[in-house]
Amino acid sequence: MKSPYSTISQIQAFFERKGIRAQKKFGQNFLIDGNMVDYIINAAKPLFSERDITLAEIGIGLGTLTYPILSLEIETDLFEIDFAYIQLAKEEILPIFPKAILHEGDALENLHHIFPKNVFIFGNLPYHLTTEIINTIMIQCRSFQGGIFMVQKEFAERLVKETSSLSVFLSAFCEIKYLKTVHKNCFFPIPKIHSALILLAPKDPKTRDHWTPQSSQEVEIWSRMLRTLFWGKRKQIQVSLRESPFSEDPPFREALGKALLLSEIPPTKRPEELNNKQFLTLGQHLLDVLTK
Ligand SMILES: C[S@@+](CC[C@H](N)C(=O)[O-])C[C@H]1O[C@@H](n2cnc3c(N)ncnc32)[C@H](O)[C@@H]1O
Repeated sequence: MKSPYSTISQIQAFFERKGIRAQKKFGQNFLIDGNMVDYIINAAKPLFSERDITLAEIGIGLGTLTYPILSLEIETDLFEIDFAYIQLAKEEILPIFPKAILHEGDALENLHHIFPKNVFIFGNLPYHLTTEIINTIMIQCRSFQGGIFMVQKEFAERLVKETSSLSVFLSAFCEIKYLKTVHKNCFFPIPKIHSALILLAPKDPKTRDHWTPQSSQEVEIWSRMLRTLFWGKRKQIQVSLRESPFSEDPPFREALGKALLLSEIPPTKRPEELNNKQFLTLGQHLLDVLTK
């Protein structure tokens, strides 16, 4: 089923009727391209392998994605901050889709509702929130089943092509795939830049190289290790180890030094020169050293 507000004229009529307009502060550029909506749903469907899977959509707006998602008739948690679209959901969406659960307010404060679920997540997110929301999901959703997110094109390209603190951090939790570039004309109002769809797929626990931090304490160590190594642009690891504010506590610095030796990573290397596997090995050794 399609949202009744998925074309420019339908959206403009809705805005006029309610006396509202798209709010920049909430990153409101609504998807209006039906082919892209179909693409997202078709890319996601084959990934719903778990029998007790639930879905979630962060930032429902005018429901362009929400209607087709809810038409799958799977329990779905919806998140929205703007009163206009909360009201729209209550009046027009919830009455026809009994499997929808609406969480009103800032998604970052409400995401805990899905932490324990086997959840697949859709998000055409406000760009300024993308990193924080994806990080929170990776850290907290222990049964994350995957997600498709609309992000800035440049952000997506950097995530898949470059070695950065964020790309390595995420590599312990999921595989990241660049699905498709989305032209800025697919949105209303038209944003300044193009977007892209990325797929975050959970790592297969059966693969030999699989490693993921298990507890929140382990996640914190993994994150601290990366913040230390990526401190300062293009610095050698030995320099960051000595000077980064994240390595100030001497036992941590000593442990990271030992882990580097055990992982056979030369301290003269720059973090950008390492691959994800080397970082994961380093993370494992660091945990071993710290918990001995
Ligand atoms: C880019 S629009 C996408 C809307 C719709 N999903 C679509 O594809 O057309 C982002 C949506 O996220 C909502 N939003 C912004 N900040 C939010 C937050 N912190 N928590 C929940 N929703 C938020 C906005 O109000 C808006 O509806």
